[in-house]
Amino acid sequence: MTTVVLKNISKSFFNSKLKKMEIVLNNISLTAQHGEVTVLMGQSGCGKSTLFRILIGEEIADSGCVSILEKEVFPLNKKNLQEVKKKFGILFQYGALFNSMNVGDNIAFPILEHQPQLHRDIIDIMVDTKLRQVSLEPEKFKHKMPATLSGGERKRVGLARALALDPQLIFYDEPSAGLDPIVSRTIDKLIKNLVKMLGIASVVITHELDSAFAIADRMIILKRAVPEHNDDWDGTIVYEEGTPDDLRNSQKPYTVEFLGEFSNFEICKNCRFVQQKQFTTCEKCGKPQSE
Ligand SMILES: Nc1ncnc2c1ncn2[C@@H]1O[C@H](COP(=O)(O)OP(=O)(O)OP(=O)(O)O)[C@@H](O)[C@H]1O
Repeated sequence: MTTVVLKNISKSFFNSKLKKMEIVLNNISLTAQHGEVTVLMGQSGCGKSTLFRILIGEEIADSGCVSILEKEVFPLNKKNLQEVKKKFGILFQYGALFNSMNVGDNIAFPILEHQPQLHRDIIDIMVDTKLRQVSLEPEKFKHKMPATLSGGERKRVGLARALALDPQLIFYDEPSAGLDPIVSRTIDKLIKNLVKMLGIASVVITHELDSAFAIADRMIILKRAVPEHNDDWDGTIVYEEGTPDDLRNSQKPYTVEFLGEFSNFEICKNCRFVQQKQFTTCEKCGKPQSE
């Protein structure tokens, strides 16, 4: 099932420095499938966040169509958007937790918003379940305040909140941002496990190549097109898409440039040590790569 369909999306903003409209997204079309992790990648400033905001219905495109979970939400259809919003979760870059509420109340918030009639005991059980899904012990974490959490714990709580309404789709904005490589690896594993366990679709925006290769079933490379002889920007296009292997083996010039050394190297599934492609045993941690 195709969970997200973007067709010919374009978006321009007024550039106050150049005093004119500037195309940011130029005719972007892409899809994301149920049960897969789709990763959108692109250099800084290419419009990833703009695209993310359009996907979650917080920014209005100038033209094109967006369908989510088989409902058209753009051109704006408020009824469909409201309905679809209950069926997708969002993990924002820094978790976007309410700092004045404890962890349990943060996770309970979307449940109460959509099902205010539910008894508090039921909500508590749901909160505990969501915390366990992100590998946090409810007894230890639900009374903590966000300010006392580590970066990785904040992300997990943000993810538990994104899971609160049993979504069919989760959007992730830079899930590894601000995390050290070890914590980032645990978040990557969690993203993969949730797709496997719950069969949901995930759309991830990132510029972290190692994370992208660790989690993606499909990758989409965005490219900012800049004409040679002036400062204008023609807007970002979808340059190439495919499986991680397709892109690793790609001969297209920008893909090779963007992925750089990753075209010839592979990451250990266990310790993320980067080494020559198709290695059988990791030269750092010694783990075989077959499973
Ligand atoms: N509301 C806005 N008004 C004017 N320009 C905007 C607006 N939002 C984004 N832009 C411009 O659009 C371009 C793309 O920005 P965006 O934040 O989407 O890129 P990005 O790929 O997410 O960047 P990064 O990886 O650095 O976060 C930038 O030049 C930015 O200045």
